Amino acid sequence: MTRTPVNVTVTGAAGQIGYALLFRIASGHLLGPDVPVNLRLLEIPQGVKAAEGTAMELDDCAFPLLRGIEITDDPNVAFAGANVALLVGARPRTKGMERGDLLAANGGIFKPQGKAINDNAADDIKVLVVGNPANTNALIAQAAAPDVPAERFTAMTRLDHNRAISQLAAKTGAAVSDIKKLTIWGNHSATQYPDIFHAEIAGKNAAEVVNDEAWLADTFIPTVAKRGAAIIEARGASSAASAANAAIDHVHTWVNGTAAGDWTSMGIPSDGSYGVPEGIISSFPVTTKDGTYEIVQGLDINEFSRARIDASVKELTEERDAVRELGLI
Ligand SMILES: NC(=O)c1ccc[n+]([C@@H]2O[C@H](COP(=O)([O-])OP(=O)(O)OC[C@H]3O[C@@H](n4cnc5c(N)ncnc54)[C@H](O)[C@@H]3O)[C@@H](O)[C@H]2O)c1
Ligand SMILES: O=C(O)C[C@H](O)C(=O)O
Repeated sequence: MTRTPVNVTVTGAAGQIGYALLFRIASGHLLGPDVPVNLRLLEIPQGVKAAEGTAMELDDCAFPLLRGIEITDDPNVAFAGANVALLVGARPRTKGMERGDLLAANGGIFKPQGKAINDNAADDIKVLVVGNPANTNALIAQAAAPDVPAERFTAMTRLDHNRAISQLAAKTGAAVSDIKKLTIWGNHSATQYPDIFHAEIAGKNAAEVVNDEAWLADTFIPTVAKRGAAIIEARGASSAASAANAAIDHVHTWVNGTAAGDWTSMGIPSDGSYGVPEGIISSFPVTTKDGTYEIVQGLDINEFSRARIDASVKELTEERDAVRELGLI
């Protein structure tokens, strides 16, 4: 059976995450081994030549699922008919830059991209924002796309989710595949809260298996939350292959569903669940099915978790207020 190719737009295609991401999309890891794709690569004019080089390499792989590659510096072209958009390109924080400057610089990227998605993307568009500050960049893009259902704009906390699983597996000696129902709450930043109180290790409650609140507070949470900075310190560059892998996982799970008895973490527009103010893009535990997601409801949030969720959500509301003041939403 021949399937219609899915149009996948990647921004920042010539960057280091782009380089780790594009080959996996083209080989079928994003959407599935039987789903053909057209790639649309968006770069700034200075990045177009490098993106063309990557496209030459993609050609040289002769991927059976890759039906076409278009490279452009025009967001309206890049998002035309897009079914999936991975917004990776962003303005990094540079020396002496205040948080407000960073938000303003990224507003200049994500506001026009949101508008271009609004005006040009396919009706079933799904957006994942990877570029930092990912949650608030997603909010800016979503606000600029009033004709697209708000829930289609998501931010990546899957890397944090994967990091937390790996740390928990190392601590307990469990296999990664035995760990389920872990949650990242809040912002993709150092305030994020990786929650193991509802997680399971081979069917047993993870917090009970660990039974060490000091390790949780003083080792696990800071290790996961500051892992991005630790990678930068060690590698001299921010995470790229693991970030690309998480982007693949995020979209694959969104499209293909979570396994029975498990959930994942996604940054999504809050509906007010768990006391998170409606509208901000915060990470929640979600299950996915048939291309849609739902927040896992009814979890009992203990005092330890409540304080940490509230702290991260407070940071998100401050970021929202800052971009509102800048007229970006
Ligand atoms: N959410 C997460 O878990 C996570 C993890 C790792 C990295 N990140 C973030 O992802 C982003 C990209 O990281 P990277 O290592 O690939 O950076 P990079 O600097 O290697 O690449 C970024 C690319 O984006 C391009 N770009 C800049 N503005 C653009 C625009 N307006 N339109 C299209 N392209 C544009 C640049 O030319 C560059 O090629 C950064 O913001 C980084 O902090 C997020
Ligand atoms: O790019 C960064 O600042 C770090 C990145 O978000 C990460 O979590 O690895």
